Amino acid sequence: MTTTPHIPVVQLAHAHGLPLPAYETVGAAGMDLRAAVEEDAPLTLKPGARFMVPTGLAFAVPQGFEAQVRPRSGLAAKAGITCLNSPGTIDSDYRGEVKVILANLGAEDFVIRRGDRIAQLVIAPVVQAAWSLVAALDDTDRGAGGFGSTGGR
Ligand SMILES: O=c1ccn([C@H]2C[C@H](O)[C@@H](COP(=O)(O)OP(=O)(O)OP(=O)(O)O)O2)c(=O)[nH]1
Ligand SMILES: [Mg+2]
Repeated sequence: MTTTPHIPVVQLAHAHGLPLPAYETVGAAGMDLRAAVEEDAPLTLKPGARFMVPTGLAFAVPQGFEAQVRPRSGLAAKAGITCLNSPGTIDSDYRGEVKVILANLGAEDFVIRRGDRIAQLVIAPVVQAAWSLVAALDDTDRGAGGFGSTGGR
């Protein structure tokens, strides 16, 4: 069992009163992110539109980890709502408010109200790699084949 990374988090004024993102089940990979829009000012995402939805959260991901902002499958399947830059990358040195770039690929208006669970946050380990500049690469069976080179379906 690995130790649980602890993430310092600030709940900004416009998120006061909202629950912090939480794992909804014991085995959940993601914590659901909630929209920190004003109670009396819901957002309407028109078909084809995108919007940076505030979460009202600023947090410091420990070095060696990243946070990924991913879509929720229910919203995608039912309403065509996705994160445009999926998966969004939250760097460990980012200290600003985390926002969710939601896009409406569906055919209907989509209304976002305060506290709606609009996306999910996955904390994952990352490594930073270094380049070794070489003149040529080793041979492999695949070589430069790709993009369907092994056949379709
Ligand atoms: O869905 C997202 C993606 C990013 N960010 C924040 C945290 C992240 O650390 C920062 C930069 O993200 P990214 O590197 O993806 O954007 P960029 O266009 O490369 O901007 P920058 O030049 O600031 O790195 O923006 C979010 O709040 N939500
Ligand atoms: Mg960047």
